[in-house]
Amino acid sequence: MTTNAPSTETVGLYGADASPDEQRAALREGRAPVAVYGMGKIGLPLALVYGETSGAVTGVDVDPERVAALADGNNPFEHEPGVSGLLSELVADGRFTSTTDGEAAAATARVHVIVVPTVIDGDDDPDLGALEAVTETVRSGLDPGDAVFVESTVPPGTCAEVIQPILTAGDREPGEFGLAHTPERTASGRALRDIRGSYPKVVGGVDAESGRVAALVYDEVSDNEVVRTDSARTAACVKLFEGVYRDVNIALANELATLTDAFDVDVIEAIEAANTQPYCDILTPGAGVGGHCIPYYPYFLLDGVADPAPLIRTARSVNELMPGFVVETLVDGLATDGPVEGATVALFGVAYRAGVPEARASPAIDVAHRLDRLGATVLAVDPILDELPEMPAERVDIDEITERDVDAAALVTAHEEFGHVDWRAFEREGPEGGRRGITVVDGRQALDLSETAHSVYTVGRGWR
Ligand SMILES: NC(=O)c1ccc[n+]([C@@H]2O[C@H](COP(=O)([O-])OP(=O)(O)OC[C@H]3O[C@@H](n4cnc5c(N)ncnc54)[C@H](O)[C@@H]3O)[C@@H](O)[C@H]2O)c1
Ligand SMILES: CC(=O)N[C@@H]1[C@@H](OP(=O)(O)OP(=O)(O)OC[C@H]2O[C@@H](n3ccc(=O)[nH]c3=O)[C@H](O)[C@@H]2O)O[C@H](CO)[C@@H](O)[C@@H]1O
Repeated sequence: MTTNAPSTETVGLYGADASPDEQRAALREGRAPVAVYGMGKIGLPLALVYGETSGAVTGVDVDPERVAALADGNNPFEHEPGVSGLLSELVADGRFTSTTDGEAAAATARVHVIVVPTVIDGDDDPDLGALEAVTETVRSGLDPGDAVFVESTVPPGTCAEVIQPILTAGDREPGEFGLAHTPERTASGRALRDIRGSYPKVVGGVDAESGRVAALVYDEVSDNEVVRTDSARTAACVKLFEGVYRDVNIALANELATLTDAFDVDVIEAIEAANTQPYCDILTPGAGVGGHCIPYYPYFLLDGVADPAPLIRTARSVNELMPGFVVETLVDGLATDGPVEGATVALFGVAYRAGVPEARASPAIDVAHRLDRLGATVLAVDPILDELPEMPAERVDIDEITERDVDAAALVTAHEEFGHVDWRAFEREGPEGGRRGITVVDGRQALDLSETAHSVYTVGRGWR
């Protein structure tokens, strides 16, 4: 394994004698080379934005196929506007390279940006395995003056209590290098725009100098202001508070939606009207909350917290109940036609959010398992996922689903392609030659089936 010592002309920013302007110049001129670890949905766009600024970025990933694709200038995330063009440009200019040799990248980089997956395990505990592994890689090439930025979403205290001990298990001591939490406020589908500066960038160091270096770097990299917190722990709480706020808010919307029949109103209409005054911002009810952000953040925030935190935990439970609400509603609707056992149900949308090819923690997975346990056959339709996650369903192409004999349907994720499905094709011959519809549960207020014979339940609006 080649480990090249940093070339003499590279500059460490942490504890540097150079003036801030000279440090900014060093970053811009590529004399503070950057390595970004984790070429995923966030890491790749982030590396490209660093490349726009510093002109010397190495993208590191453990997946050789990902690295090879990037080396050829092939963008794995077609759904991300602007990434393909910027990747091609930076690869052609030699300003972005990619490698699986993280140790070699760490040896030459002076700024190390970590953005690998942080998820929860089967016990809802944070799984920081990838983060710890990549930190070992960074340590192998960590030099005095280097800066390490943790972009991955992490539980509070992770930088000081998990990352720093790994980084100082070798030749380095605390105070020789910078370590800061610089959480990413980016949504898939608009990553470049968000990273460049849709929102203020929050940074917090394990010490003041780390915070200073992180603020200087991100002031150069992003167009928006930098919000510097007093510690890495505070920066982690900022990120997690944002996510938990969203989870609790969605849970309120979902609970209101489950009371649609009790209130006997169109809850969506009422929410939209309530939101017309500035002190109300109720989000949108749906079939559930997926992805590896919002469903995970409550568990990150409460990791190691013995206090009951009933609101945060209850909100999580409410959101986790929504797939069951969708299935119960579908079963009620089917009852007039026959038992759900033996029925064939079309499940539209497996990705966790419309237009994003990611299925982690998608509500659709829970919907499929519940239907399968009730004896139904599930046909899953998703036009943007390369492959389905592990779930009890037969995948059917969007162009073929209307040829199948379907007893009911549930829309869980509102991909725009579903608006072009010929929903009338699911109708059947009724008595006296009329048309008989099927039960449809619309979990995202995405469908207008008023011109069909279907019996439709829209989450938040009720039966139509
Ligand atoms: N996706 C989002 O909308 C979003 C938004 C904000 C923050 N985040 C956070 O960003 C982090 C990454 O999320 P993502 O969506 O980019 O993940 P992703 O799954 O799309 O990509 C992660 C990449 O890291 C690579 N990887 C795993 N272990 C590695 C290692 N040891 N060394 C180098 N590379 C390694 C994987 O091969 C993969 O290519 C997570 O902590 C997530 O919480 C994600
Ligand atoms: C930087 C970062 O971490 N960014 C995150 C990213 O989050 P994300 O990519 O996970 O997307 P979300 O929009 O949060 O969706 C999550 C799930 O919640 C469902 N949902 C959503 C809204 C609603 O009103 N009702 C719902 O039911 C939806 O279907 C999906 O399953 O972007 C959000 C801003 O877009 C940020 O706030 C959020 O921090």
